[in-house]
Amino acid sequence: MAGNPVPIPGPKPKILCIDDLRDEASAKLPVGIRDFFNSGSADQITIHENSTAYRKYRIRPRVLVDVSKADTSTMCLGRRVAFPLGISPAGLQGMAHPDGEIATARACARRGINMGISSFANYSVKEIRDAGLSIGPINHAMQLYTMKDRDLELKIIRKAEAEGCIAIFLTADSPVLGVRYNEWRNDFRTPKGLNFPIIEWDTEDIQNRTHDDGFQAFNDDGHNWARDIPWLRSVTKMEIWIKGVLTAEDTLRAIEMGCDGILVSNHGGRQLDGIPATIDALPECVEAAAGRIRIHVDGGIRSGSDMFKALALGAEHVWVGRPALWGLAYDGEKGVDLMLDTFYNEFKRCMQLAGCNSIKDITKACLGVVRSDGPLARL
Ligand SMILES: Cc1cc2nc3c(=O)[nH]c(=O)nc-3n(C[C@H](O)[C@H](O)[C@H](O)COP(=O)(O)O)c2cc1C
Ligand SMILES: O=C(O)C(=O)c1ccccc1
Repeated sequence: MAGNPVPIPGPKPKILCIDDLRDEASAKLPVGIRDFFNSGSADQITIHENSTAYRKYRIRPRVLVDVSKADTSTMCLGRRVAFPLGISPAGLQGMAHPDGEIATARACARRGINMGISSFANYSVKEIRDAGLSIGPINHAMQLYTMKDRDLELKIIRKAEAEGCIAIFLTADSPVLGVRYNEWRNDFRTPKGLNFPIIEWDTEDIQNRTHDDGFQAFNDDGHNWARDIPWLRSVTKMEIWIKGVLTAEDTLRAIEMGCDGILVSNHGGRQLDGIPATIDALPECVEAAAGRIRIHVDGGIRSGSDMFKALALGAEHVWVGRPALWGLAYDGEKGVDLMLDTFYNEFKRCMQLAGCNSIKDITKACLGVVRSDGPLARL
């Protein structure tokens, strides 16, 4: 169990943190699905660093600050959210729990935050939107791949607009899938009975395909900035965010192309292995942007203090992928509630203990970095 220096024998403790949730959820899942959700690509370097890279930072707390009215709220996708966390678009949530994205949407709305919808969701955009809105206000980003079939891509955009999605998250890091030993070892195939209404494939179309084959059948590895971004801009008024930016160069490109935001992401370490942890790539993107484009980050965020560190390094807002899948696998909608409450409580406590009363108080001055041979270095 995370947080315990030595294993404690006896009955299982309650789920106290996201690592506990991961362990309990993983124990419930068949091996092929568990590995599909939890693994990264190739040597697992990037997925490992995504979460461990946070450990080199230390928080510089200011004490004796009145934090009795600390406010965790901020803006995301055009509305005020309860705190700066959203659920990244991850496909196949029906494999974690039959309620899939419906349960995720309801839990997000209950907690007052937003959500990304994968093109590979197991429910339609309308079903996901309606489920969330039946609980409370929620805004969605529609995740898009660059598709071989432009008519289908446009159809997805129109569905997203019709349902009131605010933004497109264009996934830019996946011309092809990463080297995924787990999928090949387990011969991972989509389980029977799951539909893909957004890309209009049903189980018959997909069930005998490996993930790699299915992906290649519709995704266009000829995607590029010059072709795809002006086209997107010409067909929709939704915000355009580039998901998967990791460098200053591509941050500048996104600004040049008139994009609304970037999501600093390495796809949860599932694409190219050996690329940096997102928290290590974030500072060069923030510096290059110089305030000219909105910057969010995902990948390896597993606690409220990870969220705090990402904000201190210049992200406006963060997103998490796997924790929602673990919540779903553990206990459906209630599991996602538990996951979101854990992040919220940890984040609020972290702000208060660091002496921050609002999101704008979380700055570079709140962090230091541990070096092997000296005192804490200021950033
Ligand atoms: C099982 C799984 C499915 C995913 N599916 C998609 C997807 O359909 N589209 C996409 O852009 N990203 C997808 N992602 C990546 C997430 O959007 C996100 O970038 C990543 O999970 C963040 O890292 P984290 O899981 O460490 O929080 C997926 C991730 C996982 C684990
Ligand atoms: O596996 C993934 O990382 C991914 O992006 C994806 C794509 C299509 C369906 C499910 C997941």
